[in-house]
Amino acid sequence: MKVDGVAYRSIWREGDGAAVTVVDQTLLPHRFETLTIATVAEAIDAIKRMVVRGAPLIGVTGAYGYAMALAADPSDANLASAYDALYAARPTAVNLRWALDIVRAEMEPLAPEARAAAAFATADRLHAEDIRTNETMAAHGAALIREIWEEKGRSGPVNILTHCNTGWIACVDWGTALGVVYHAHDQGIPVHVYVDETRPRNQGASLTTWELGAHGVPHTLIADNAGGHLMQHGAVDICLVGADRVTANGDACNKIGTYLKALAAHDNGVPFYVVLPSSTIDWRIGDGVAEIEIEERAPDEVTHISGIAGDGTIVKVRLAPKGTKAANPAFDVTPARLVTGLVTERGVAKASREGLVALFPERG
Ligand SMILES: CSC[C@H]1O[C@H](OP(=O)(O)O)[C@H](O)[C@@H]1O
Repeated sequence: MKVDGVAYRSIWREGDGAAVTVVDQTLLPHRFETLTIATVAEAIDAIKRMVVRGAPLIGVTGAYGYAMALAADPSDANLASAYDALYAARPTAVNLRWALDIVRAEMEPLAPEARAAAAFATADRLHAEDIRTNETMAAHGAALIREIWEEKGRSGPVNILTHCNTGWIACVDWGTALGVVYHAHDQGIPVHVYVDETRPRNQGASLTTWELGAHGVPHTLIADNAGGHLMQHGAVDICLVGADRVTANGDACNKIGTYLKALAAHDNGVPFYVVLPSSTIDWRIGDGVAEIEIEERAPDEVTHISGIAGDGTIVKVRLAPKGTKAANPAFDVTPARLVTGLVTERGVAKASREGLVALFPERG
């Protein structure tokens, strides 16, 4: 996507170099800076600190980090230990395991001396696939937006509520739920987005508003707790969210607070769609609430908040009294019964095993 007229991806490799460059998302929206990742340790650190974040981007970053590890030591022992180290970076988004599994499977049969170049080639392929997948998914989702616009008699914008950040900086490009928004907007369908601030990391307030503003998409930032009220008063036509892991039964794990939005949507008859590439489907599990590990992040993400001071410096200030304990589960699980549909690169599926297998028969 474009930043001040310049086209960017969230991560890119300079030629056939052994390093990648990423947008440092911890500084947005106040500063747009990039960071070079040249080692597996730097890749792990970037994922842990959320320099890079978003399930698809975490997966691609993990793949490049794995290639860097094999460039340093292509042995079977390191093939195993680097996998474990990267896998442990963040536990919830299944795209990380998905990407690491692909790289490991393709590297295992190779002679160690062939693994580094091959692993970078695999990571490049996943990088390119993410862009194509998101573009295809966006078209499927935009058809839903068009249907609503037609149902409204093409009067006024389609009002979309979204949670967290699911745009081009959560992926390699385009995004998942925001990719749908961009596609509909670019087709000339009038859209307006209610952007959940998404406490405590504020991906909505800091990242989604920045993305939508850069692309010229009308939007309104709201407190997380305002979404239900807006739905009660008919201000929301559809909810579009992303996912970090969707189970084979259609349960959707996403940023903390998503479940509460789904409950409000269900109570008010607002369609609630999850937009996800198939790399985010965990076919091994069915019950998301029982089986998905929810990342517990640092308490100070809740007790403190970051922002830009009057002198332009980015500062972190305390919100709660010293000594206040805080819990910080980073994700929650929306049961399939609250999900209207799953938008994938192969089309829209009902949130059920049958619905997913209908689009992915190879998984039946
Ligand atoms: C397109 S997936 C984006 C997904 O990832 C976010 O989590 P995080 O910012 O912690 O990486 C959030 O759950 C989004 O829906």
